[in-house]
Formats: sequence, structure tokens, C-alpha cells
Amino acid sequence: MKDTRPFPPLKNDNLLRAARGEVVDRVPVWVMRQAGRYLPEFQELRKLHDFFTVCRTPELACEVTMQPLRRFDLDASIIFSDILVIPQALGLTVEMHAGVGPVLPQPIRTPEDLKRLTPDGALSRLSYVGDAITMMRHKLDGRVPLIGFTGAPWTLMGYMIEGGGSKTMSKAKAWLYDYPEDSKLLLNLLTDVIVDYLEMQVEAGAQMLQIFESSAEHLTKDEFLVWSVPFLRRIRDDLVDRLTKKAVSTVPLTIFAKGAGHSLKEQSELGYDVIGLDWTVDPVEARAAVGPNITLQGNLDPQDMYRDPSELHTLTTDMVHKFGKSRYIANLGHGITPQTPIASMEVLVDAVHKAL
Ligand SMILES: Cc1c2[nH]c(c1CCC(=O)O)Cc1[nH]c(c(CCC(=O)O)c1C)Cc1[nH]c(c(CCC(=O)O)c1C)Cc1[nH]c(c(CCC(=O)O)c1C)C2
Repeated sequence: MKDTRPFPPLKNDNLLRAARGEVVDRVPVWVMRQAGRYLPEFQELRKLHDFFTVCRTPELACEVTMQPLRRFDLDASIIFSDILVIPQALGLTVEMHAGVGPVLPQPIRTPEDLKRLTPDGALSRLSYVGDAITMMRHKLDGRVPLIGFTGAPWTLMGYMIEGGGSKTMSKAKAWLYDYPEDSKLLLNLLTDVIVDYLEMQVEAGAQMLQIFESSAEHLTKDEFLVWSVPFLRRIRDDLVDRLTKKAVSTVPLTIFAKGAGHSLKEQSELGYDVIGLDWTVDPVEARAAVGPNITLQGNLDPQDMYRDPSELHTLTTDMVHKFGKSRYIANLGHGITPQTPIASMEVLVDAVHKAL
């Protein structure tokens, strides 16, 4: 049965205030992939349960979501899941191979393979994510906001065609030129599922949403504007439309398009509240490109987490000074890597909170 109890009131809303451009008590900080492999308690839990079993079991997903919050004074939680649950819900097999990452043994190779996708009922096959979100809102007891997320269409298309991660996304890029109409069909199909999925997450209790366009880095600027931007725009517009029609309050939206620092101005015109930056982008140049009405998120190099604590402290403080206290959410410029020392997370969070 659906849990319809009201959610506990939010105690620390600095993340949401930063996203809306309101005054914050302190610069909010969270870390992409903050629940995961660098935490021994996550490794322990993973010895007992397969990756997607954790995603599909709300108690386990909530436990893993909570793990970083027990250790660090973070200002946000992000629901434990993966971007590849959408390809899974569309009928593709996704396996998580230790030391490799996601593997899709029967990828989409030709336009003919698109017939294997099953968009009908995809949303109901993702209902476990909504259940985990609702449970997590209660478990958080209002301590920090809960972020929901999705992969963006181009990034999901990449994994579905490559059959897993890829250094070049060459097969997926070949599709854009060999089969442009079928590529658009696939990107639109994914966009439709993503809008349904994000709407469901908001109704389940997600207080902010991040769209991961992690594979933007494989596109040129021109390609990004054709194969990513229109779909990112439609996700935002359709989602806001849907929520407005249902009289559900909309939540702040973040676009993280890794490697798309060439198109910050274009990203700022998509209607998203927050733009996530990778570490190659200079904070001052990013602010100049997007103007004053967008919140920026990022962007410490994840490799800086391997520096000694005093260096890390200085780099973090300098970063926060460059972004400033208004319209800023501190984060890394991409996911935290598996060997990161736990002490570095403490240094990062502490340095952000003390910087201004
Ligand atoms: C902890 C984890 C996750 N996914 C994977 C792992 C490690 C695998 C394991 O435990 O066995 C496999 C897992 N899943 C994926 C990868 C990347 C593989 C590759 O491209 O080579 C791996 C190792 C695919 C994936 N998955 C995700 C992205 C987008 C973000 C990014 O660019 O890093 C991508 C590209 C998102 C993701 N994935 C995850 C979260 C959880 C919430 C959090 O704490 O942040 C999120 C937000 C969780």
C-alpha cells in the first residue's frame, strides 16, 4: 500500500535556497556518488546483495543513501539508484560486473533492434525508485533535502548502443550520422520515459532533480546543440507542464552536462535552476557565461581528493571564494572515485562550510 503520511518538515534547506537564489546560512555541499564504493560499509553491504537488488529493495537503497550522512555533515542526500534502471525498464538486460561497471549483453545495434524496447509499462517497472524515495523522506526526518536523478537521453542512448561504458562512444556517435532519424526516435522515446520518471520521483517526494548528461563530453559543441540540448529542453518544459497541470509544486532542476563547458550560455537558456560544472571550467568564467540568475554547482577535480589534507583544504577554500556564497552549491566536478580516502570527504565538507 502507498505510504501517504505527510513528510517531516525540512530542517536544513540550504540546498534548495541556493538553487532558488535565496540567502543561505552556509554554502551547501554534497558529492556526486557520495554513497558508494569508497565507503567500507557500502562494500560490506554489496558483498551480501547484488547491485540492482540494492536499487530495487527500498530498505537497502535507503540504508546506502543514509551511509554518507552518518559520517559527514552533508547538506543533501541523493537516492541510491543508477541511470541504467531506465534501459532496464525498457527491456534491456543490465548487469553490474565487479571492476568493470555496467554491461548490457544485448545492446541496440541496428534500428531494427529498437523494436525490442518496451516503453509501455516502463514507468510501472520503475515504481521501486518512487517507493525508495518516499521511504527515504521519512527516514531523513527532514535533516536534509533528497535529490532524485536520471540519465539524460544522449547518455542513456550511449550505454544502450555501446553495451556499457565506453572511452569514445564511437558506436553511438556513428548512429547519429548513419541513422539520424532513428537516433531522434530513440532520443525522443527516452525523453518521454524520463519525463514520466521524473514526475513520478517528484510525486514520491524528491525535493530536487539532477539530470546527468555525463556523456556530453563525447560530443562537439555543434553535436551537443543538436543531440542533447533539444531533449534537455523538452524534459524541463514537459515536466514543469505536467506538474503544473496536476497542481504539484515543481522542484529545482539541475543539469550536469559533463564536458559541455563550451555551451554554458546555451545551458543557461534551458530553464534549469542549476548548472553542474566539471572541473575543467573556471568558476569566474562560468558565472560570466550564465549570468546572475542561475545557480552553479561543482567543481573540484575528483583527483584533488587524493592530495594531502592541507592542500585539499586550500583548494576547496579557493574554489568557494571564486564561486561566492550566493547561487552556489559545492560539489566535485564528477563522481567521487573508489579509492578516495574517507578523511578527504571530511576535509572537503569542513572547508566548504568554513570558507565564507
Ligand atoms: C555506487 C554505484 C552506482 N552505480 C555504480 C556503482 C558502483 C558499482 C557497485 O557497487 O558495484 C555502477 C556504475 N554505473 C555507471 C557506471 C559508470 C561506468 C562507465 O561509464 O564506465 C558505474 C561504474 C553508469 C552511471 N551511473 C550514474 C552515472 C552518472 C554519473 C556519472 O557520470 O558518474 C553513470 C554514467 C549515476 C549514479 N550511479 C550511482 C549513483 C548513486 C547515488 C550517488 O550517491 O550519487 C548515481 C547518481 C550508484
